[in-house]
Amino acid sequence: MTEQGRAGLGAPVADQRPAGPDEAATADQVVFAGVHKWYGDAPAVHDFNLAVAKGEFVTLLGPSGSGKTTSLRILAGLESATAGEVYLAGRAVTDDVPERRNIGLVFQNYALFPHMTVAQNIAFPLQMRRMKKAEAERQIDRVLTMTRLTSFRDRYPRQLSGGQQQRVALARAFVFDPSVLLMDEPLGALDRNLRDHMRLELKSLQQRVGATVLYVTHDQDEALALSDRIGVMHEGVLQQTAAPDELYEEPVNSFVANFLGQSVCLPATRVEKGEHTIVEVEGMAGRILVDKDNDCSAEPDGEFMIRPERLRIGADRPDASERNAVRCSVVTQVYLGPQIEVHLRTDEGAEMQVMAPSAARSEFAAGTSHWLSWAASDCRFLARVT
Ligand SMILES: Nc1ncnc2c1ncn2[C@@H]1O[C@H](COP(=O)(O)OP(=O)(O)OP(=O)(O)O)[C@@H](O)[C@H]1O
Repeated sequence: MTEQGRAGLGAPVADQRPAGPDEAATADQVVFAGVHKWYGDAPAVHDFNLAVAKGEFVTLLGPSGSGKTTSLRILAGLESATAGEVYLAGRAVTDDVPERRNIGLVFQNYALFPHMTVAQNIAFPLQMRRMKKAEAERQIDRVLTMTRLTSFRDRYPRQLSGGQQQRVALARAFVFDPSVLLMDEPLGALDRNLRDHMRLELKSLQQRVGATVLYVTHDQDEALALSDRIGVMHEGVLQQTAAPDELYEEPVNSFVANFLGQSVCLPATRVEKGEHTIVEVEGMAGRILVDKDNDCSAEPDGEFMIRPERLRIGADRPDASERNAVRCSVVTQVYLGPQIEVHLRTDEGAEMQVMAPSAARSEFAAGTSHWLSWAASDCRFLARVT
């Protein structure tokens, strides 16, 4: 292991699971330990630490260029790490050629061989592994049944729909019983309806066979629907890895809060830290009480954050002392069927949106004044990462 790799083991940035191979070797199917990747003098992945347990579905979620694909390619052996180690089932594979890693790959463009039938496409990885013909036939039948493709076995890819082609790609990845499946935007080329449908199929398939999956997407709905845990990436750095609900409820910084779900994030300054943290928020009068202070730095500057569904609007100022309240007026409202989205501006100029039932839409005409309130326990003070 390189020195930088060793250094990374002691300091997993955001993954709460053990990242070192010694503790993780038996329990974890995949371990990234202090992985760095530089292209020339440009960093693509920085000190990446992640452990994926056997049978777990973990998604790397992040905007374009955040280092998701590079991390996957390093694990597959298609790219070499500048520093750090990767382990599969407790074995260091950093220097192994891709064929020795026993990894199944599924990409957005399926990469099926056009001149081969469905069955021949699926047989390909077994031929590469020189599997005996009778055993190969058994395995092909198994995955054809699993992906509901038995009646399509003699068709060519051009005779299949996009969803069917993607199922062939899945069958081909599952057929040699890989220790881990890596999927890079595998549903990206499908239209919305088919994508939603394939999502369910993929999840149920993964659960049935207990496959370990590392998945890449920039689609947060897809990540939420599929994953046991999600790792949010930004500029090559894994910001936080957690279960979907924890990531939504307990984001560690403003980037995670903004990337997953809607949030109101406003620049804020901490003026007191005690039982409650007290902050001054840009565009809000007075001092705001915050129960959850995630910014560990000594710096007073950070971000005030609250999810819009935790905000209440009403005609009167609430008198409970633990509730924050600011005066605001309606800028406009957007009708969305069962709900309306009310766009508000505080008297001091901060803009935000809240949802309200459509039945109440006459109360929120443009220009009308209201009190916006929320509990101290529902808002956070976060480190600013933009
Ligand atoms: N072969 C390469 N040579 C030089 N730079 C590269 C190479 N591959 C990737 N990069 C750079 O590394 C960074 C991370 O790229 P990567 O493809 O891992 O991001 P990503 O999060 O998967 O993005 P996307 O969602 O667009 O696929 C980007 O800045 C990209 O331009």
